[in-house]
Amino acid sequence: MLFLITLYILLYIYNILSLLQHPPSHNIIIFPSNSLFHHHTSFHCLIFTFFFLPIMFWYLIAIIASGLFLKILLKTSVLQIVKKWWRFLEDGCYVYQFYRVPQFNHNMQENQLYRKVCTYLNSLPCVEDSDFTNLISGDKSNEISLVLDSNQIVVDKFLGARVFWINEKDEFTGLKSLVMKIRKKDKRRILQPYLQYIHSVFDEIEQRKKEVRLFVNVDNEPQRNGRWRSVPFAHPATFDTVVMDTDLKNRVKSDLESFQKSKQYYHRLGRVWKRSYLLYGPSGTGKSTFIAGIANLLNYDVYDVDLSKVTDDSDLKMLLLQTTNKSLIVIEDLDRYLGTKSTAPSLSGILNFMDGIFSCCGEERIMIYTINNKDQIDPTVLRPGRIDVHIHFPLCNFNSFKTLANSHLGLKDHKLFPQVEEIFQTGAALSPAEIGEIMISNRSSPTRALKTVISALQINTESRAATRHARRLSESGSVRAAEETGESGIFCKENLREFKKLYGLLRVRSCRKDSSYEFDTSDKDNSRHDN
Ligand SMILES: Nc1ncnc2c1ncn2[C@@H]1O[C@H](COP(=O)(O)OP(=O)(O)OP(=O)(O)O)[C@@H](O)[C@H]1O
Ligand SMILES: [Mg+2]
Repeated sequence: MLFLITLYILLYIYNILSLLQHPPSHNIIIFPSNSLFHHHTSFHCLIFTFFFLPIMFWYLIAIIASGLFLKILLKTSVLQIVKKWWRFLEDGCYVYQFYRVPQFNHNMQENQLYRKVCTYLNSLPCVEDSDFTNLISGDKSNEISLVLDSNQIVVDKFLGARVFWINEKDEFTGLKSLVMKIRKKDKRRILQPYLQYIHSVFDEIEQRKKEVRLFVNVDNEPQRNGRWRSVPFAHPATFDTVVMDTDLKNRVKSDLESFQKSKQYYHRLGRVWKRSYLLYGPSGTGKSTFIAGIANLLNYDVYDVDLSKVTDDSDLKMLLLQTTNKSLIVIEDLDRYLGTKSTAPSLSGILNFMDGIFSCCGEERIMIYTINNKDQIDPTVLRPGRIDVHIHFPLCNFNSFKTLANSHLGLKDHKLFPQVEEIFQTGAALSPAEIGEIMISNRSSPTRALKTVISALQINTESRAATRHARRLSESGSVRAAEETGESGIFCKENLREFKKLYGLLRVRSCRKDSSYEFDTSDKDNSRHDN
């Protein structure tokens, strides 16, 4: 309609202009597509004045009025009132079923379902839409939670059905209850899954709120109550801060997340709901840091089993039985215990522990073992089922170096990067811990940090060459000759000394008795040079 009116006006203006430019020798008006329209000017004027002008006028009035009306609807409570009327009308058309969830049962014990539903409802975004909501400070300092007030209604949606919750409070007794109202026709379809859904959301919320704790096993003393001692777990590592192959990291993350959701699956298979990870790689490659990242990702408590404090197999069994659900059970440096014959828990005790047969009463546990070298481990320990996922933590390559440079020094690129890449290609390898330490100590000067990394990598290459050389000598039986000349030994010691100098940084002065620390002078020289 608007388009037609606009078109008509444009044509009319065009006509007037044409008339002004070419005074009519005849009274035919040429329209843009002149073969279509041939009309008299006066006729057009009449139609325009008495037909289209009034229509346009009322049309404009209608637009303005509806705009104003919409504004009033949105800015005032009229829309809410209209919604309420509409709901009232709808309510009249359906038959509803009501369910009451009282805060206390008949023996005045707290009804756990009430607590769960309350937590669930308060987590819904639509709580904000209720007429009255309480603002309560949360557990964390800057957290504010919305809590539904008495006699408020919340409308939830589940599997296409609408579920109404009314927060009722008895005026005389002061007892609270939540009343669920659903259409009778939806009742059979949604009630059971909806209640289960509330349970799972509640569990998730509780898990997120929970303070993660680190448990360590203490010596087995009879007077002590329980074997675990705990402290709040405050490790800052997250999945994002651990430097490792992005694809691998994402795969581990999705593996962990799918494990969390697999309760039914494990039960169906008749398996203990646990998953075992083996983290293996040289020292300082981030295995322990990764465990902290997992704990922070899942909000699971960490049980760090110190096998040296375990007296025998039954003690190990007791320790496992005293762990809780939703926890990480960690044995660091497992290879160290398996390597020594004299460990208190026997190999079969450790294998049973790994199989999780003691944890028959617990669920949702993640077992993590760390070792430095997989080759020296008995293959039965690593068989599938005992260890589900093997994750390798390698020494730094150029890619992980770049990630470290970005996170530690804020460097995306640098003129020294090609040189670093070249050294990595020669086979030089340092652990992320070593490179990270150099970067942290030299963070005030990224160039100095990179130069130090390059020197450290060069020294590492030379040491490797020296070690290879020494090995060759020993294999050829001439090791004694080498020892006499001190060839390999001196070389390694020298390198080691230089390497230590590069770190830097903090060196114990042997001449001081109080073991105080001071900055290495070479570092000061460096910094002067760099600035
Ligand atoms: N991949 C990495 N990503 C981020 N930081 C790392 C990484 N590897 C090592 N680090 C840093 O190096 C230090 C030592 O790392 P971590 O203790 O996790 O190594 P590890 O593999 O457990 O060594 P070990 O085998 O000796 O126990 C930590 O401070 C950590 O921040
Ligand atoms: Mg470690």
